[in-house]
Amino acid sequence: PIIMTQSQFTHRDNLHYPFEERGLQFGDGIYEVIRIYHGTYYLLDEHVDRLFRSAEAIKIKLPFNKEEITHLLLELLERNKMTTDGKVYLQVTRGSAPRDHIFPADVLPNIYAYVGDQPRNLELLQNGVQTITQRDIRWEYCYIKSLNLLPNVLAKQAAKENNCYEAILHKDGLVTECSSSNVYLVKDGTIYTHPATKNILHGCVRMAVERFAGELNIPFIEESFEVEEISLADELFLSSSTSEITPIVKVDNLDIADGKPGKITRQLQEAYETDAKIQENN
Ligand SMILES: Cc1ncc(COP(=O)(O)O)c(CN[C@@H]2CONC2=O)c1O
Repeated sequence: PIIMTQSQFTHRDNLHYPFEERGLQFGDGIYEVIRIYHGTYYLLDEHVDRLFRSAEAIKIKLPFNKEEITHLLLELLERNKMTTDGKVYLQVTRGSAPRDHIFPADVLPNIYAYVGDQPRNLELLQNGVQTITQRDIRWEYCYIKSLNLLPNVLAKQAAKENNCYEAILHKDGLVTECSSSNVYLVKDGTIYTHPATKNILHGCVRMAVERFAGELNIPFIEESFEVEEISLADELFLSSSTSEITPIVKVDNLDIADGKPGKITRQLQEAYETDAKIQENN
C-alpha cells in the first residue's frame, strides 16, 4: 500500500501521482491474462488481437502495434527467465491525469505487464468443480475485456462464500458465461454455448474449444441455453486461460449427470494439452 504522508496532502501538485490514474479511479482500461506453459505463451496472437479490439472499443490509442507488443511480451519472458508454467497479466489504462470523467488531452496510456507463476490445477482438471448460479448484472459490452470487473468480483466472491469455484451467470433466464470464464453445456453429444455477442467475453480458449470440437467432429452450437436446462445436461464445463477446460460437476448443489466429468469434456482436455504442448510427465 502507498501511504500518503501529511506533507504530500499539503503539496497539491504531488497529489496527482500515483493516485490519479484512470484505471484506478474509473476502471478506464483493458487487460489480458495470457497463459504460459514451459516458458512459452499459449494463444498469444489471439490475446494480442483481442487487446486491440478492446482498445478500439473504448477509444484508447495503443502506443504500439501488434508486432511491437508481441516483441515486448516475449522480452518480458526472457528477462524473467521464465521456463515453467505461469501467466502474464497485461493492463493498459487511459493514463495518469487530474481526475475528470472526460478523456485527458495529450496523455499517453499507462502499460503494465508482469509474469506470475500459474501451476496447472490438476486436481480440479481431473475431478471438476462446483458452481453456483447468479444473475448477470454486468453492463452491455461484456465482449470488451475492461477493468470494470466489480460485478465479476462480487459474483466470484459469492461463489467462494458458497464453497464453489465459479458463478454461472444468466441474463433474462439465459446462461451467458461465468464470472471469469466461458461456460458450455453438453447434451446428446452436442456442445452448446452462448453466441459470441456483446453479452459475453469472446474467450481465446473458447475459440480453441470450437477448433477442437471441429477436429473431433463434435457439433459446437453457438446457442444460449436456459438456466433450467442445466439440470438436464449430460456434461457442463468452463474454459479460460487460467482454468483451461475445467469440468463442472455440481451447480447450486445439484449433481450434473452422475456428478463426474463427462467424456466429451475429457476429449477436449486432451486436445487442449496436445495443442498447448503440455507434457505432464516432465
Ligand atoms: C468474463 C470472462 N469470460 C471468459 C473468460 C475466458 O477468456 P480466455 O479464454 O481468453 O481466458 C475470461 C477470462 N478471464 C481471465 C482469465 O483468467 N483471469 C481472468 O481474468 C473472463 O474474464
